[in-house]
Amino acid sequence: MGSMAELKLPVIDFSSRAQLEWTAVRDEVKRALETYGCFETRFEKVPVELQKSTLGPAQDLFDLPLQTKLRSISTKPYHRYFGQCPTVPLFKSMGIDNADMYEKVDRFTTAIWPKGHPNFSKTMQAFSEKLSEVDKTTRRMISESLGVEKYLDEHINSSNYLVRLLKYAVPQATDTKLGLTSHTDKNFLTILGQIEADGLQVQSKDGEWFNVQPSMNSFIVMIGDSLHAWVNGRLHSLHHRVMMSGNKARYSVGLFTVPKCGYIIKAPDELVDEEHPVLFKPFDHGELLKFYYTEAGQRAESVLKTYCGV
Ligand SMILES: O=C(O)CCC(=O)C(=O)O
Ligand SMILES: [Fe+2]
Repeated sequence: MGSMAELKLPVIDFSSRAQLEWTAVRDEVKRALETYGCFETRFEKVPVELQKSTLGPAQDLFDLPLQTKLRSISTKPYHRYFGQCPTVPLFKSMGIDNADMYEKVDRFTTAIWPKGHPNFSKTMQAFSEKLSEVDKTTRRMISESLGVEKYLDEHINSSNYLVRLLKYAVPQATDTKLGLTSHTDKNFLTILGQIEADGLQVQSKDGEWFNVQPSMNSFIVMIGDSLHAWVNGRLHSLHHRVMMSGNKARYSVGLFTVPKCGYIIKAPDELVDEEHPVLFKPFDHGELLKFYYTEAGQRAESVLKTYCGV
């Protein structure tokens, strides 16, 4: 493989322009999500500070001894400390549930730092709250452009916000350069910032891999399998991975919109017709994840199709 091309993802401005030219921006969002499954977003000057503000807390967290990190409270794999995995030895992550709510973040923080770490709680909550607005705007645009906005409130109420801090160690000479294996996200929507060091790669629909190099003042918004299924396949859920290069540890941060357990994901009738036959049986995201962690799930080329494809 020669040197990898860089994909110029559409950059969509979510600041005041989105309000003034709502319909135009909405159409850009829809087109980007149909074509790539993702786009780069900017909104005023906030992203630089917002992204940078999470580096200190991320370093504080990952520098802690393993035993301390394991005190994180959730039982779900993505929602707690994850590391030391033989297939992705460079990768570590920590998830904080309901991160847009201060008390919830602070409960997490106190489990890790019994004496408290107010800056950690404040920063992560502010980050999540700001990005949850981007999530809601994106979902509003998607549902309007597909003519299913009457389900928007239900959709928004059926999900929680999970924030995840990720760290990738510098690969040693003998290590793989692979930071994170190719995958599609299983949730509704993911908003990613590369705080320190690039490395995110996305796969185009025709199978080619591209580097994405968002600037510090933008985030990547991408569709996960649960939203792909909800829109009956009209928007693409893309494969992506992380490849390390250089000699700097990589930090990234993401807001993951996760469907609540028990909420049944089913495409609205409006999105099913002769031209668009139903693609997936109704499913619960929690069950999809359980399947993903089984051996068959790990082997499946498309977890979603194998689990609930029609
Ligand atoms: O670290 C990144 O940029 C990507 C992380 C990612 O794809 C994930 O956690 O699902
Ligand atoms: Fe991902």
